[in-house]
Amino acid sequence: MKPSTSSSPVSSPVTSPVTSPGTSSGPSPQAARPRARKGVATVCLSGMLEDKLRAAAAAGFDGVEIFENDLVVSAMSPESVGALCADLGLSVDLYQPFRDFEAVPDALHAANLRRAERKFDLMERLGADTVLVCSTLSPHATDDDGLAAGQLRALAERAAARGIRVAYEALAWGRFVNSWEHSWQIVRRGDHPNLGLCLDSFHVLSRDPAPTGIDTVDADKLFFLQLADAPRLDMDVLQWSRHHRLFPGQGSFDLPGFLAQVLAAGYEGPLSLEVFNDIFRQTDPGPAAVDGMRSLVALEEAVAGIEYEPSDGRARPRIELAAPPPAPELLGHAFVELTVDDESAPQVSGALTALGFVHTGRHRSKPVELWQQGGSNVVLNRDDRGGGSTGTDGQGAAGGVSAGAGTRTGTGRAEVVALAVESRDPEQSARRAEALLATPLPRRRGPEEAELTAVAAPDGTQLFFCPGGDASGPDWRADFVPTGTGTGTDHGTEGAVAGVLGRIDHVALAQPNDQFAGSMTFYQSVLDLRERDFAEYAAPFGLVRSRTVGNASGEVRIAMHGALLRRGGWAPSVPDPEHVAFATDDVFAAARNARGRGLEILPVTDNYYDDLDARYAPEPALLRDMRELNILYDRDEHGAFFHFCTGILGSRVFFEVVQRVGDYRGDGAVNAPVRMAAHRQARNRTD
Ligand SMILES: O=C(O)c1ccc(O)c(O)c1
Ligand SMILES: [Mg+2]
Repeated sequence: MKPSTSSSPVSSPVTSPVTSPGTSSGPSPQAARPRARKGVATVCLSGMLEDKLRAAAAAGFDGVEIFENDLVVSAMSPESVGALCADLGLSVDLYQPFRDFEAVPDALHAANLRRAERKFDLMERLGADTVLVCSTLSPHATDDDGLAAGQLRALAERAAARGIRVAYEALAWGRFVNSWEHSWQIVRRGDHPNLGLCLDSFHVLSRDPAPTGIDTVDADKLFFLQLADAPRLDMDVLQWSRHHRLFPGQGSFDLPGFLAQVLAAGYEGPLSLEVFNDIFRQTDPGPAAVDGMRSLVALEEAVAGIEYEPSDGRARPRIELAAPPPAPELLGHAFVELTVDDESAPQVSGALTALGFVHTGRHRSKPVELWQQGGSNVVLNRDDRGGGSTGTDGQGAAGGVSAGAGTRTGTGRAEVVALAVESRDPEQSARRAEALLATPLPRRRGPEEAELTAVAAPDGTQLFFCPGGDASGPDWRADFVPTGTGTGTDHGTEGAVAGVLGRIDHVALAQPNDQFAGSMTFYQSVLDLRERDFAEYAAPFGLVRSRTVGNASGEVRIAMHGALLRRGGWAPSVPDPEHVAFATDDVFAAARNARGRGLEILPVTDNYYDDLDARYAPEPALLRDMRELNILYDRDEHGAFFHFCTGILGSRVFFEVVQRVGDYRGDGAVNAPVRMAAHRQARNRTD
């Protein structure tokens, strides 16, 4: 696993410039609006209360929801929690939850009011002015809206005396009240200025993926907004909510549509993340809070992109949403950089040579080589610190990968340390990345070295932005002195080396399970990529999940994969391999050429080809060629996919050659178990 990089604190997330009202009279649609405040519930994060608060502040949140249990278990007094929040620049936006209050017999109601008064005392000490009351699950409650409304009104009356507001939230599994519409009816019926609604996207969207009418709620009754995404799962809704919530953009809920409605109603309060997730609860709260903040900025950007016509009945949001610089178009992968050592370098360069690559350039000042073929550029970096080829200090490459028992083939270090994409505007790509909380990488520029803009991804991978198309900017290839072996031109190593392989098709990065969602959010939001493929498959040593994200043209694709659980002790402790896939128009010629140059293509079992025959009945000659050359196959409704792999090179990389036929969307994930078993088998042979 690569070391994760800490992200820089962000004190003021980017918002679009507030333009002056201009010369026209009357209110301008561009009139200054307050910026949307961002919040996070302490329940989203791991650690003691103070760890959570510090992480929230460092990630740039404006406020927090204090979850009752986080306070109950804390040794800090409510006053000192409030003081710490103030020191950290956080407002205490909500105290939550207050449970099982409404629609109970009188005696219990009196006890509930007493319980509430003690919580109001606590909130005064804490400095919190809004309490969340979630719809009751009490066995003593009755199905009586009038009683519920009356008791909530009595609560609001007591709260008002303390300057406190009561935000009523319908839990999706509430005993009698489980829809936002029902909670809104009760709030209206309760009719008290200190009684309003808390809307939680999970409770609303888990029941109805496309709710309507939220924009008709009175703005002054929308007391609080909690945001969470989730995958669509067919399961008990309480379990779904308590274990599987995700940050916005990481699941399948339409959060932009939901938030747009809430804002159209005139909501001006905080946008607050409330995500119960088993993994986030257990990971370092610092990076987790940054992931949450990044997802919120991306959500605000998505909502800001929704057009509001004066005639469509929807009001523009009253608050100013984050507006990172738009993502410039990406034209493809510029290069991939692998770190190698003395042991792995000959394996990696041997495989590249067999695949038809040519070592065309040597870095001016570092032990770094450029290998090229037909638009694919691979940089091999032997710098111990790694990441040194392109002007950074190489934090991403620090720390070795330990290859465990059973990896007789290639124990030398080899892994992907950097990805470079071609952007129509590299400077803007970098500004966008920073607005989305990417850590800028310091540049270590030597004489005559291109100063590329780069940021660190949460998984430690360095992400470079290179000029593409007619964008001006430094040419990273100028850092390399031609070796004379390529068809280099005056511009050093710019000329393509002709061969059967074309451009880089995709790069696959291994992700530990606890980093998976965060990495997805990072690559998707920073590079403006969309999900192109999702798969879960049973590999020999456990379940593997893979997701591919790409741009609209398909020229940039990043595949992420990882085991769902830490490997069992008995399984080989090999790090998940990463790979670089090169595109070709003739996979059979590519395989024959590579074999002719001595490459041992990863052997595929006979059973696989028998199964292919059964499933697809390919032409016998085609099947024979695939079998002979160890070429794997997949297809979807848009096209077909042929591919083959090398063995594992060094500790954890391999190369793949792929041919897309038609508009095939995936990247052969269905064959991953076959490939993983084959890699394992190949290792056994050399044990
Ligand atoms: O799962 C719960 O109990 C719970 C508590 C408070 C909330 O705001 C919520 O959405 C769920
Ligand atoms: Mg909630």
